[in-house]
Amino acid sequence: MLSVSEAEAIILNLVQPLDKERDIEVVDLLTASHRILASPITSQLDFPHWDNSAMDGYAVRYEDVQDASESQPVSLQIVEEIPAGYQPKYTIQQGQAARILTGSVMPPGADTVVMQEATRREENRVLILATPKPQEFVRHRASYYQAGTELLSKGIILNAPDISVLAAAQCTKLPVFRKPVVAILSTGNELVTPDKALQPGQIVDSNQYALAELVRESGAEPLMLGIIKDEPDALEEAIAHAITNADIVLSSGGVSVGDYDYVEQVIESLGGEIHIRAVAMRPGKPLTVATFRLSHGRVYFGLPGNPASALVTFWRFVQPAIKKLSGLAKGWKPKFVKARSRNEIRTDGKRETYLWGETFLNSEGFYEFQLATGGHSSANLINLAQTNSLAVLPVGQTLIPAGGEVEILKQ
Ligand SMILES: Nc1nc2c(c(=O)[nH]1)N[C@H]1C(S)=C(S)[C@@H](COP(=O)(O)OP(=O)(O)OC[C@H]3O[C@@H](n4cnc5c(N)ncnc54)[C@H](O)[C@@H]3O)O[C@H]1N2
Ligand code: MOO
Ligand SMILES: [Mg+2]
Repeated sequence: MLSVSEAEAIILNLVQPLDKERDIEVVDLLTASHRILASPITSQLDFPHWDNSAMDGYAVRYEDVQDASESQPVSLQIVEEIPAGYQPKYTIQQGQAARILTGSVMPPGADTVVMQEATRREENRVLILATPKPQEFVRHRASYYQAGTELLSKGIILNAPDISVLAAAQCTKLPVFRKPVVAILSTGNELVTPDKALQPGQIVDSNQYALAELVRESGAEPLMLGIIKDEPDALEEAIAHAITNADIVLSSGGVSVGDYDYVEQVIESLGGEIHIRAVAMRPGKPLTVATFRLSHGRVYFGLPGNPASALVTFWRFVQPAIKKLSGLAKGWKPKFVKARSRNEIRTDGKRETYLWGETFLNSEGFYEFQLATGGHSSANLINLAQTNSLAVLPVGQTLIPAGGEVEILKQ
């Protein structure tokens, strides 16, 4: 059976990112947050746009004030006041200064700013009481960014600081990758929608809801295809529709060895190539991964039906696949951190094991993991509520004592 990391490598290799020409849309800056940039951004503006002052004070020529001190102040004539938004009119000559405020344009001739606290004002003159450093408190044009060079690179998720940079750079229309479409279908004769009264033997199709939410959280658009009966014809029709209308297809259920588990059979009858049939993990062993020749680069995930298995396989494999597909340049794989386990954790060590719980920062600033109480059966979805992470125990590890270190996959 494939290991989890082998399965991850196969999946990431199958996924092809969206096309940087075909799969883009242009969005307004105000709606660009969390979207992925589809091409690099450059600006025609230098940052700062001009030499300006970092302090409220006086713009001077360094050579005039290089010997200034409290006991031997240098007296300069103030020729101009330069508030924000004002273009200086005078060139500072020997023995002159300009009153300047933070962010204001440096006047020609001046090369240094003396902060107000190191001066004393005497009507239209200023006494400089200390020697500044050459060019002190001047923010030089283009020292933060040079016009025409790359400002933001392709494949990043735009965050609030990025939006601020783009606004300042007057980039208000942005090319971003379209959101990938992820089709979701649930298989099972026993499944009903949550609004239906349950007949004996029926259960609610909770996976459809869980997966739709996880798809949205991953930055993609769910295409909800509902509940499909455990019948090969119905399944074939649904899967054929899904693979032609979505970038990724998720089904849940029907991938084990039961009499009504038709997913693999239907994939093959549709000409699909199955790359993964099982993974050495718990929960999630019967994961099925396939591709179809007709829909290049589209990956089919047959997730196991048990609710915890569907969630765990989504976090471990589908989320990275969506990230790569979305055009994100890096950081596709899940993030693992180390935490101290509050509880003793035991497993049989036969497969890589994922146990859900809550990870939080303790008062010393370290991560602690609290295992969800109740059974860790893959059919138990009740104790998944309010969990935010999975403890990962590698093959062969059967025990983590209370207080021991555990690896955590954090959401
Ligand atoms: N003889 C064997 N039996 C099973 C094996 C095995 O290796 N040999 N593997 C077990 C494991 S592990 C899992 S996981 C399940 C996977 O089963 P399937 O993917 O075939 O799923 P189903 O049989 O359709 O359903 C399993 C279980 O999950 C419930 N379910 C299904 N879909 C949903 C949904 N959309 N929302 C909520 N719950 C759902 C379904 O009612 C069943 O209870 O197989 C084991 N068996
Ligand atoms: O993976 Mo099954 O996924 O152990 O319940
Ligand atoms: Mg089954």
